[in-house]
Amino acid sequence: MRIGGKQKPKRRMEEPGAATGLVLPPLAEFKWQRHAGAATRAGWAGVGRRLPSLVARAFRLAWRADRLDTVVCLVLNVAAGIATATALVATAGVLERLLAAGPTPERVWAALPALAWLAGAALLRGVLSAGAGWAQARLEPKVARVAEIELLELTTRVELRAFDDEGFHDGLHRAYMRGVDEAQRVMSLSVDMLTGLISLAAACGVLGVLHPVLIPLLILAVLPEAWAASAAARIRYVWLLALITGDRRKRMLDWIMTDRSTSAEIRSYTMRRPLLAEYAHLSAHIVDTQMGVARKQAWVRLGGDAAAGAAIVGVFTALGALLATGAMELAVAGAAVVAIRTGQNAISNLLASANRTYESGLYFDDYLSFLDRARARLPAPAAAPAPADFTEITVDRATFCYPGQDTAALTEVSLRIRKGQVIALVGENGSGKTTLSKLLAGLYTPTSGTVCWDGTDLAEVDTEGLRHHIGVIAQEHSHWPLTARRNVTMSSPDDPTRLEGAARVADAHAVVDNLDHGWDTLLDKRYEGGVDLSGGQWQRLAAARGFYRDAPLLICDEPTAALDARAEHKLFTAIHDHARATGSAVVLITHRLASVAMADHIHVLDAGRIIEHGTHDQLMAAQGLYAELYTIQASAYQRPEAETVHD
Ligand SMILES: Nc1ncnc2c1ncn2[C@@H]1O[C@H](COP(=O)(O)OP(=O)(O)OP(=O)(O)O)[C@@H](O)[C@H]1O
Repeated sequence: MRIGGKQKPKRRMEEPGAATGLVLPPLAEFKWQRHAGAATRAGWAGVGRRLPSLVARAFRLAWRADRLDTVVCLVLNVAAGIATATALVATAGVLERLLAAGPTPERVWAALPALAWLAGAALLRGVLSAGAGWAQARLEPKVARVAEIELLELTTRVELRAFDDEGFHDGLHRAYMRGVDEAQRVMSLSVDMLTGLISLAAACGVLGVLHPVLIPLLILAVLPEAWAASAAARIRYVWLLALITGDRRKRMLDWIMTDRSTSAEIRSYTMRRPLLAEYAHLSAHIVDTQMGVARKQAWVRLGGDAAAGAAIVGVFTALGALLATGAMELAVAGAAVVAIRTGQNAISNLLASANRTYESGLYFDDYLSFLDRARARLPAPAAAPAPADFTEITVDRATFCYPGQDTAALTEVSLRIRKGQVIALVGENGSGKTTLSKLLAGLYTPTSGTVCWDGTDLAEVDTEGLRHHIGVIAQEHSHWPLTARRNVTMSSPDDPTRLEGAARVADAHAVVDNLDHGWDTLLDKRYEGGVDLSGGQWQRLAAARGFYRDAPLLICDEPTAALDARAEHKLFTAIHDHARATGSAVVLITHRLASVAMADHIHVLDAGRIIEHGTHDQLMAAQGLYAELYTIQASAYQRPEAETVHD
């Protein structure tokens, strides 16, 4: 150690990746933003062709959301348009009187009735527009609500198989992420277009009455405005498009850095610096893009304003020529200027909202086609009510193929389950156990073959009714953001005695006893007063949920994967006791073969087929796959001889 000399500053340890960030791989477009480019590419002809059907469908939705508000909104907008036309006519009257020959006081007196008329029309237009805006504001959330509820009603009713279909899932995602919001936007933009159209019609009507030559003049004045509006709308979409990639990455980073599920690993793997560096890099890129777009926008705006100014000069020149030749009176020319300005504003609003309706309409279309797709996947109306109980369940040559898969997950599987029996399904990973349990639970219908309760084919009965009579302790159970009580009782009625019983069987009462508010504790840490549980504690609640159903069939798919050895043993014993005590049938899926040995009958699956079945003793004697798996597992618990030999 040097004393008294200058100490070299210590070099700060750079964390790996700190300078450059994570360098995310290129991310494809979010699926719900897939139409982002279409609006920039669409011509006005394409926009015009699609608009009528879009508007019609949006108004059908509005009609379902609230008929009165829809009618009020339309009527008030039309009435406001009529008030605009009236105000324009009154303006012409005022100018005619004011610009007539004679002393000024007399001209002012003569103009007063027309002025009063103008003031009344302007006031009425203001009131009607405010009323129309109010009705529109009331309608928008109602349309969004109807659109969302319709989507959720269908997604919770479609057959479970639909969620294994990539196309369906993709459509759902797009409809939910963008389509629902766009439904209300298409509706309100359609109203804006209607308002623009009515104002334009009012301006045209008034100009036609004042002098026929004024209509072509309006068109001349409006053309540059239309071009500028269209260019401005395109710039807006190009801007959005340019930001999509960066924005997508930024959102992904936002999520990674703020989500609870990633918070521990960000710290364990010291990811903070690379993540922040990537974030800073992206933010800089987004700001650069915005600057470039702002520059382009300024140029287009300048060009648009110059063209509109030139058109106005043209209009004024034409009006001047008409005045000079005596073809038009000064008062008429004055009113024409006002009407032309109104027309210009109307067309600008009309084109901007038409362009935006077109883009929103693409996403709205996604929403509507998803609804059609979901309706096609609703279970067929049940021919018969579901049986409440059974003596025997028969699976007869059931084959099941997941959507989009070439190989069947189950092939010609047959088995029987009697009341009071514990049936075990055993096999290596991917052999088809969970798929078979879902067929038994009425969640999937076999592609061919049948699952019957005492001869009643479950494919023919009301599936929702059937599920009330089946309890499932699922391998991948949900952590419901509800109270502990609701996590067990779910949609069944509250029954404190049954709840205590189910909790005791599943050993969940010990979990709940330790919670501050017992059964009324909220199991979601994201909310005030909420708590989280350990994996094993969640599993005990999931087991209690299965027992609480009190159904004639209980399906337990890997019910002990997260449990400690003592809890596991207790639960398997409880499952067997449950079958004996209640007479229910239990289907047990587990890789813990020591617990399977107690089952009344064991079915061994391999590549989707049952390759052997029998009692534990019969299967061990057969020396097949079961015996092999059992022996491998049992030998893991025996200490190697070498270790037991002492010198
Ligand atoms: N949703 C799905 N879509 C497509 N294929 C699936 C789906 N779920 C399962 N499979 C396939 O079906 C086959 C059977 O899967 P299953 O989950 O029934 O097996 P398992 O015996 O329960 O496996 P494990 O012991 O790992 O839980 C596997 O080949 C699996 O890849």
